[in-house]
Order: sequence, then structure tokens, then C-alpha cells
Amino acid sequence: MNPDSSVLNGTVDIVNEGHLNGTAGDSSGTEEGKSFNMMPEVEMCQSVLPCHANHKGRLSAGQLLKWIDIIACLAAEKHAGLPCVTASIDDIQFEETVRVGQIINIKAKVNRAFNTSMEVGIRVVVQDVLTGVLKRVCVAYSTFVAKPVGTQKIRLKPVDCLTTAEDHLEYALASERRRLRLYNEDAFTKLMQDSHLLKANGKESSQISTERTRVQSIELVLPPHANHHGNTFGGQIMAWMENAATVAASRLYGTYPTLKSVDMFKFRGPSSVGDRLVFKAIVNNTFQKSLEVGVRVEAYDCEEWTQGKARHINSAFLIYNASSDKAHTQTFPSVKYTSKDGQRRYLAAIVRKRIRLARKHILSSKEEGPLSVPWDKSNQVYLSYNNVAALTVLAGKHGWEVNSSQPKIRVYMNEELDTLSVQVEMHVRVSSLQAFFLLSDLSLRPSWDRHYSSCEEVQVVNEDDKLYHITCPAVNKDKPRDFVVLMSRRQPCKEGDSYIVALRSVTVASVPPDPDYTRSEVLCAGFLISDASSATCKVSYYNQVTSGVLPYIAGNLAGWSKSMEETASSCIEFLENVTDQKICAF
Ligand SMILES: CC(=O)SCCNC(=O)CCNC(=O)[C@H](O)C(C)(C)COP(=O)(O)OP(=O)(O)OC[C@H]1O[C@@H](n2cnc3c(N)ncnc32)[C@H](O)[C@@H]1OP(=O)(O)O
Repeated sequence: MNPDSSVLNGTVDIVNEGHLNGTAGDSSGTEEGKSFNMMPEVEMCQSVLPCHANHKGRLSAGQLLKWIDIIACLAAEKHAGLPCVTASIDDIQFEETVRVGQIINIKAKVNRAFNTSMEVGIRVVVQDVLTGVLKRVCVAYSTFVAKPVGTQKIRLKPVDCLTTAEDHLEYALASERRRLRLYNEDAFTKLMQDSHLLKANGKESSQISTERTRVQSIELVLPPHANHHGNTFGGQIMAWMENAATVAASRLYGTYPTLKSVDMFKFRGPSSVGDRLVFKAIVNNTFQKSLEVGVRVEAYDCEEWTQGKARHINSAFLIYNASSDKAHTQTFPSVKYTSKDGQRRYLAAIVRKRIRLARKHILSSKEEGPLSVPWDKSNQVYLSYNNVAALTVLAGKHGWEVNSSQPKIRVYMNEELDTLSVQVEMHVRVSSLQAFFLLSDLSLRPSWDRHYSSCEEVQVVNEDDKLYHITCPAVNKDKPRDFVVLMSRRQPCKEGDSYIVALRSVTVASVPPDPDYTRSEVLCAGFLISDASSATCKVSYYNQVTSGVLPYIAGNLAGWSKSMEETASSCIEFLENVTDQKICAF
């Protein structure tokens, strides 16, 4: 390649030269050898030995992160044909525990190249030697950048060998993930601006100070810790970070918590052999079943060390779950902060939890089976019951956590296994009976909910159960969506109970899917309305998030829009200002 011929805005293009695809330097010279080198995927197999494990005989997350970084780097370099460095690794959720004696298989390939950076997808599975059973340990995505040549950045060639449907899906999703990744800091800053409103959720009664968990540890970077370019290996840094974080978490918990996930690791700058790395870890906050530890890494060369001038090269947040060991308590103690910095970290952990949850659900691209059930005479009663019961159960769940709070409106989220649900609580100056009648007439909803383009009554089953056909506007250049839902409303049986307006998808022959719309489904949604005083009420809207609903709330979940709060505000205005004629129509 002639760099001069392809310099573009200070960027050097990589053209598709033979050696980049592994055709040059192919030692075997055989057809078989060539096709192996041409494969975009890089694979690693490791037998898990005691030296890879923690004191419980389980593969240490630090060791796994090292392997992940090595293989991802090799996949990136295979695509780029040049030395590459890790810019970041997205959130990783550890799904399976790996034990000594089992076999780890890791595969990595470049999903998409952007300009100077590329996304590498990594899949880790564990195989039990005795049973042969394979289980997924985690999926990870890292971003690599071809190491700049002097001041010149290298522009990468595109990924052009998309063969399987999965390759195409990963290619398409890679740009979506990149958007979330690069938006991460903005989303965080935006949500932090409102974080003072979350203070009400603080745990002032707690006795345990986060300061008790503070850890500081130093490492000297030696040649075995460096990668093949002389920089400290990203995986090694992550392993050291995991070590410091685990000590901090166990100081609070009094036993060994399980590392459940890591938040995005961002490599802000390089370090190299001879650097001293100082790791500072502290528990930032605890939630019901998890806690967050923040780790900061500072690097010093010999001169910087004597001058006390640190280079901040990395910060990461690790999430631990309470031990699954029955002998230990299943929840973490709540913590209190004792300084302004502690308070910032405490609130930031709440905000990060929200972003993490959003990223996880937005990117899971979970395949759902059909959620709607056919509406027919034989199951009408059952479906209406099921509709109301599902909403009652959803509303009664434990674990709702405040995500945003403003006067009259609070948004909560609840994650249980792989299901995410949202709750929007509104305080309205009308009676609960009036709110009930207005909200159960779905044909009025397009007047206050901009996510509804139209809503038509399809069938009146009885006074309290109706079928509606709803159309919704297009999002992200997709087709507009439509839903067919059963609305079941119930008045309280006794004083103190709530009014219920429940919604769920059904299929009816009279409204077949329309090619101009993506037929979508809602599993469980609706309103619970209860008296707050004689003239005011509390309206709680619930929605168990499905892939059909996600596009309309994704921005809200990830923090770049306030559409839920805006819709709630419009709902309050509608309820408080609706004319008497509309109410008389019931
Ligand atoms: C294999 C190993 O173990 S390497 C050792 C560990 N890693 C390191 O030491 C790397 C340390 N970090 C660095 O040297 C630098 O921060 C770099 C080279 C990663 C980025 O340098 P910057 O000057 O910040 O780069 P710049 O802002 O121009 O961005 C370059 C590209 O990286 C992308 N990028 C930058 N930060 C991130 C991030 N946190 N996540 C994802 N992509 C990122 C940018 O979007 C851009 O992509 P594009 O050109 O495709 O649009």
C-alpha cells in the first residue's frame, strides 16, 4: 500500500491487498490451509486449569477477560492486517459459571468496520467434558482501532464476506450498537443532570459507609503483561481491575459475591512495560440483588511517579450479584455516602444501571414466539380474566426501581429474568372514576398519546371488554406498526381497590395483518387507578416490554428522549382539562 496515494483527511485507507486476507505468508500452501486463513472467524480452545480459577474452583472473570481480549485483538488484526488496539468493550453479562476441568471455546470475528474502528463480536461457550453439553457463557462486543501510524489514522476496508443470515444481522446491529456506545457518555451526562431527583430514593437509614470498601492496589507492568506491540494488554488491565473490584465487593458483603456483568470498559490511553498502574476500587451503590463497584486505573512512568502526575487510562464499573450460596443472605446491605464525591458515585450508579438495562434490552434482539392468542367464543372469558390478572400480577411485583422523577410523574423499571417492565406513575387532579372512564375509552387515546395514530373499535364484547385496532407511527424508518388489543376494564369490588384498564394483544379474523404495517404485539399493559383524595387520583400505567413496543420507548430507556414523561404529562393535561361533554358520553 502506498500511504501517500490514499491519504484522506489525515486518514490512510487500507485497500484489499492479498496479504491482508492471509493469502500472503500462508505457510501451509495447501488449499485447506488457505481456506482456514480466509475464514473471518478466529477460534480459541482452553482447558480450564486450577491456575485459571479462583478459590472456589471457578474460572476467574479476569482470566476470561484476558482470553476475550486476545482473541478479539487477533480477529481485528486479521481484518485490518495491522496492529490494532482495544478502544472499548461493551457490557458483558456472564450467564454460566465455568469450573476447573471444563473446556472453554471462544470465537471472534469482525462484524463491521466503520472508519478507523471496527466492532468485533465474541462468543464464549463452555463444554462439559463428561457430558459433552455446551452452554453459552457470554457474548461480548469490543471496538478495536488500527494503531495509528505516527499521527495518521488508518481507515479500514469494509467487511465484505457476509455469508450467513447471522452475519447480516450482526452487521446491521453493529451500527445500532455503535450509536448506543458513542451516545453512552451523552446519555449519562443528560441523566445525571436530573439525578438529584433520585435522592428521595436514597437509603439514609443505612449504617454502612461505602468508604469501608475502598481498595488501592499497585502493579508494575512487566514484559509478560504486555501485548505483542509492547503496550499493556487490555485483558491484563481488565483482570487486575476485576481483582481490585472483587476485594471491594467482598469487603461490603463479608463473603465472595459473584461477578455478574461488567459495564463498558473504555481504554482512554495506552500504558506500557515499566509503567506502574494504580487501581482504586470502591462500592458505589447497592441495589436489591446487585451492587456496583467502580474501578479507576492510573498509570505512571518513572518520571511521572516521582512527580505524582497520573495518567487516567481506564475506568470501569463491575456488577456483582449476591452469592447463590444458600448459607448467605441473598440481598446486599444498603450503603450510605459520606462525601460529595460519594454522593455523585451513588447517584451515577443508579443512572448507569438504567442505561445498562436499556442497552441490554434494546440490543438483545430476542426472538419472541407469538404472544397473541386468537379471540374466539370459547376462550373469551378466559382471555378477559387473564388480561386483568396479568396486569394485577405485574403491578404487584417487587423490585420496581425509580428511573426518573419529576413533579406529578415518576417512571419505574423492573427487570425480572429477561423481562423488562416499565411503570409510569401520574398524580392527577380528577376523581379516579372520571380517570377510569376516560382512560378505558381507547378511541380517545390518539388525542393525548402521540404513539397512537388511530384507534378504532373492532368489537364490543360487553360493556367492559372491547377489541380495538391501533395504528402507531413509524420509528427509525421502519414501517408503521399496528396492534389488535383486548381492553378489559374493571371497577373496584371493595373500597381501597384500584380501577383496572388492562390491555393485551389478540388475533381476530376481521383484522388480518396489513402489508403496510408491521403487526406487533403487547403482552401485558394498562392502567391501575386509585383514589389519592376525594378530588385527586394516582394513575399508574404499566407495560411489559415486547419487541413490538420497544421501538417506541427505546430512546426513553437509553436516556436520549423523555417520551414517556412527555406522554404522561399530556395524559395528565387531557384528564384534567377534558370537557364535561366527553365524560357525559359514557
Ligand atoms: C489489544 C490490546 O490489548 S491494546 C491495549 C489496550 N488498549 C489501549 O491501550 C488503547 C488505549 N486507547 C487509545 O490509544 C486511544 O484512546 C484510541 C486509539 C483507542 C482512540 O484514540 P482517539 O484519539 O480517542 O481516537 P478517535 O477519537 O479519533 O476515535 C477513533 C475511532 O475509535 C472510535 N472510538 C473512540 N472511543 C471509543 C469507544 N470508547 N468505544 C468505541 N469506539 C470508540 C471512534 O468512534 C473512532 O471510530 P471511527 O474512526 O470508526 O469513526
